[in-house]
Amino acid sequence: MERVEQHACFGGSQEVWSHRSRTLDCEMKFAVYLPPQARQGRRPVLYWLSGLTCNEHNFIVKAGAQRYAAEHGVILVAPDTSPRGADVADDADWDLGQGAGFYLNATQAPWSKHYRMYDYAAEELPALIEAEFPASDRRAISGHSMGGHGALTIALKNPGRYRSVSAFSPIVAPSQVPWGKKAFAAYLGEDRNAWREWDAAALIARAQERLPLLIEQGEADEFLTTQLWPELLRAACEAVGHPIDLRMRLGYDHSYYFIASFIGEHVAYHAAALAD
Ligand SMILES: N[C@@H](CCC(=O)N[C@@H](CSC=O)C(=O)NCC(=O)O)C(=O)O
Repeated sequence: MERVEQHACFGGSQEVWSHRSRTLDCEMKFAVYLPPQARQGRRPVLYWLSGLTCNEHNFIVKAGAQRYAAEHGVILVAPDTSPRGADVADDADWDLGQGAGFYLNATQAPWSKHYRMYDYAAEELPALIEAEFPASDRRAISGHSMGGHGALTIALKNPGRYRSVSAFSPIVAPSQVPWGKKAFAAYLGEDRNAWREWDAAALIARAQERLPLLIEQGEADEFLTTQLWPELLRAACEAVGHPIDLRMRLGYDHSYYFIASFIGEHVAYHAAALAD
């Protein structure tokens, strides 16, 4: 494992690390923000999953989350969004292949060789973070758009592993929208039953833990009525009594300006859940 960046930030340290992922069978990068409190002992971790076209940098340079992480003593971890490299399958489109891993385990060639972002984000990365950094096993998870889908599905599939979950502008029902249909057909094949394993709205009914969902959604989001459909998640939650707080924000779009506007509230929400 090699540290490739280090920057002093709000009294703590913003770092980027590179390592060989055995899950993805490629070199991967992730960002980690260590708040000043991490010098004194282990701190809880908020995992952030970014969206389509992103890598480990988008969140750390655009969201402004470090200020709040330093305030609350929370470590931030933001991985890349897919396996990477010249020998890793890719596609000419920006919503498939590298930069578009969809936080699932692909079963179809050529993708199944490297595309196991679910196992990476839910298993390998937390184990590495807890072994190599002053991180406790108190975990929260959040993300944006494709990363919001990742955060919701990973939390729903792993009862007891996360103290809290939230999402900004998530793809809540990928089986039903163009981004998800395209990615799931490529990565998982045409069996729709397999798709439901990676679809938050479909997973809600059989969730084994009623972990509350905090969803932040801009009303002026350019993808709201084509790709996101948060009402589908609200309906699924209401059908089974799963707690959801869907916050519709007038005037906000899909960008990191939206995330930056409300990330402080989300870090505070997770910090409260992560407190001893
Ligand atoms: N083709 C455009 C749009 C891609 C885009 O909007 N990506 C979002 C995530 S969308 C869902 O997962 C994003 O986070 N972009 C990175 C950013 O820093 O804003 C494009 O290539 O930008």
